[in-house]
Amino acid sequence: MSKPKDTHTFDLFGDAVETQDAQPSMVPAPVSAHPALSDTTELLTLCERWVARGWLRDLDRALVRFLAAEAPDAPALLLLAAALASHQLGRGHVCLDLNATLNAPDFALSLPPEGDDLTDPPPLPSDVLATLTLSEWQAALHHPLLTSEGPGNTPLVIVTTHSASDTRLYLRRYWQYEQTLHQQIATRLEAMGDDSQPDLLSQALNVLFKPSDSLDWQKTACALAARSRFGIITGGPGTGKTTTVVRLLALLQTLQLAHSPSQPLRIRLAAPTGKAAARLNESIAGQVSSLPLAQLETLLSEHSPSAAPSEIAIPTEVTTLHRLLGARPDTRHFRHSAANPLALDVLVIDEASMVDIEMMAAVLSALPTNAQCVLLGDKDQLASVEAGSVLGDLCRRAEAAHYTPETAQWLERATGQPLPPEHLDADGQPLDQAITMLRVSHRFNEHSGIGQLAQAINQPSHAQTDRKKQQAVNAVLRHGYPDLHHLTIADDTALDKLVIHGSADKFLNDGAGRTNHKNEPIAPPTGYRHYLKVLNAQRPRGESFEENPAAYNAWASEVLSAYSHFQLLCALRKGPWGVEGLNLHIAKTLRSEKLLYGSDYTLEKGWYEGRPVLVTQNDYGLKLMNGDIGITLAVPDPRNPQQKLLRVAFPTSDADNPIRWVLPSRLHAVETVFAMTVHKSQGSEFLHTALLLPPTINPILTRELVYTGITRARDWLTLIEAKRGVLNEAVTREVMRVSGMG
Ligand SMILES: Nc1ncnc2c1ncn2[C@@H]1O[C@H](COP(=O)(O)OP(=O)(O)OP(=O)(O)O)[C@@H](O)[C@H]1O
Repeated sequence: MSKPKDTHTFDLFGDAVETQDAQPSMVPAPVSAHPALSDTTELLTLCERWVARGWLRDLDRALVRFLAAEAPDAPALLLLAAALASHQLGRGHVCLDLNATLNAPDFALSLPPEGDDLTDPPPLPSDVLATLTLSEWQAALHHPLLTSEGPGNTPLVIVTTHSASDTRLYLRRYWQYEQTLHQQIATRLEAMGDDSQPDLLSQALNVLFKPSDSLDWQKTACALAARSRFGIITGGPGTGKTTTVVRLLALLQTLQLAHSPSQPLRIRLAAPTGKAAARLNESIAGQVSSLPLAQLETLLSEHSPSAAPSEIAIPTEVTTLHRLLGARPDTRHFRHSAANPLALDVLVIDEASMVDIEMMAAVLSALPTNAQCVLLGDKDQLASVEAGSVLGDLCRRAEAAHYTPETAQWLERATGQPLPPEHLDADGQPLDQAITMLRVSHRFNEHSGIGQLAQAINQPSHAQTDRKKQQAVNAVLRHGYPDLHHLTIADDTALDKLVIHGSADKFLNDGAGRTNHKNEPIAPPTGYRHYLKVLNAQRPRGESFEENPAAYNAWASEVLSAYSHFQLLCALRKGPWGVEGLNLHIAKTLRSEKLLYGSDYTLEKGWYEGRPVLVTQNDYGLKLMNGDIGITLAVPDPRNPQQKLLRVAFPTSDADNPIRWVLPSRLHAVETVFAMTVHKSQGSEFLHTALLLPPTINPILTRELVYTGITRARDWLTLIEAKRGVLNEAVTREVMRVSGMG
């Protein structure tokens, strides 16, 4: 595979010279190649300078050193590609796309968005790669010890597809994850479900879904997901993913019991974070109680009159993926794997957009061959912080659908609904047949600004010109919806008023008199004063924590529930418009309103009553999961009841023990959460969400980020622009994740 390096060098430079000869007058003065492209020592020095600036990670440089030690004759160009491939993993990409890197070299490193104005900056990737051609780089990638084009033991894998211009370099582990996903999904798609009970299938679907004049995508989703061992149900907020999956579980259980009455399916439900698991837990419990199980049981007994009556049981407990797989501290390996598969028949994974490629590969590998896997999620949300955008990649064709005539016929038999011709495609792929996109929001109707804004922002760029999309977004903002307030900050007081009071006066009728889609009243929007008032007003008096833990638990539950009424979200971590600056600013503002107490130092670095904290790492000892939110509360000290002790209250899913009380000194991975990044807010929902966009555009500000932020709002949304126009720019920029999926 690998040719002598010199031959390539000669050939390639020969090509370049030919071009120059052909058009001498058009060619600028030759730029000499950067020495790091040909000299490993120069490359290591350059990497060191990039690391010192924070443009590259130490880990990426360590990889280059390791590879150079393993193969001293490896071309510097290969080592440079390896450094960049490794760096992409920290930025969500599964691999390095060589061509894309040459087209936009400065995107390959983590350059500060606001520029680097320190003296003596290192050369930019665009300077270093200025003279490099794709074919030159491709040729330098081949080395018997370091790279191969598929299975093997080399640390790097080269994948060239479609045309020679599409070359990607992977770290082997990530290439392997992609292979595992491809294989697992393909195998499960091959095994179409048991089609032996078509009548029961359509009868059960008719029990579960009311007749509808228009195409009921939820019924379609249910039927398709029941048909194969791998299925995806995607849709925006409130489109009924949970409603559908609960019906799907009832359907699957009915079909199973008709077949094997004494062997109900073992069903497990999981989500990537504790917060997402708790939210699904709550909504599933509500949905299961409204299932027509008695009717399904009657259907079953009519279908198999001789069998003993079966009871259809649907689980409501949702666990995190880490717990499901049996995470072990200090290792990336899980207790369950292909060698020790999970004991289940059906696995539902909610909020699948947040699952990175490594976790998805681990879960699918740990599933028994015959088990069924259903992914639920919103394909348009931000992808996982870690590498991979598995759900988004798998759902690239979900909008158009691409159902084959065979699928359409099968669906019509099962659901009684013909599919519209625009969703049919004789060349549809097997994966297309297993995906359904839910298209109608039942939570946000045409009178909801949150829903309308989400829809306008979410149009992919190819569907509309950027200008049209911006016009659509601006039209929603100008329209004046009862649940949407657009704020451009002129001074700090507007922001302060919002975070303290919620600025209900900026909404129609001061936010009074609204009802939700179930006709239940919606409370007016609030800010952080609300939970701090609850904290003070409902504090148990007269009894100690030990004497009456139930009273303290009830108090903490009220405070936590009040906290979930409002959340400020922002895009950045650093700077005055990032989490760090805003947290301190808000704490001081609340102190000036006498809602919080503490010195500047305490508010910035210490613990104080009322401090809301976000857990940033799973802690199995404390039973806390990344994403959990707790509130710091002062309780009487048992040794001296006149004194108070601070404890942090976290909600649990255990009704008998609803609060986990943790001493602040035991919490190592937490941060104040008056402001939360949109990334961290995924899987959560707040009654009033305020999304703050910083004054300058930044690579992190994309359509996906804005969409994810605004769809965290359940009843009220305040969209804050620190400077007018940032929203318009952000909504036309899309996250491009590089991978070989989809
Ligand atoms: N077909 C329907 N007809 C009427 N109401 C529905 C229908 N489907 C779902 N709903 C209601 O819409 C709301 C949202 O549904 P559900 O929670 O299933 O959506 P989701 O897509 O899971 O939402 P989320 O954005 O929270 O993930 C629920 O109150 C549900 O009862």
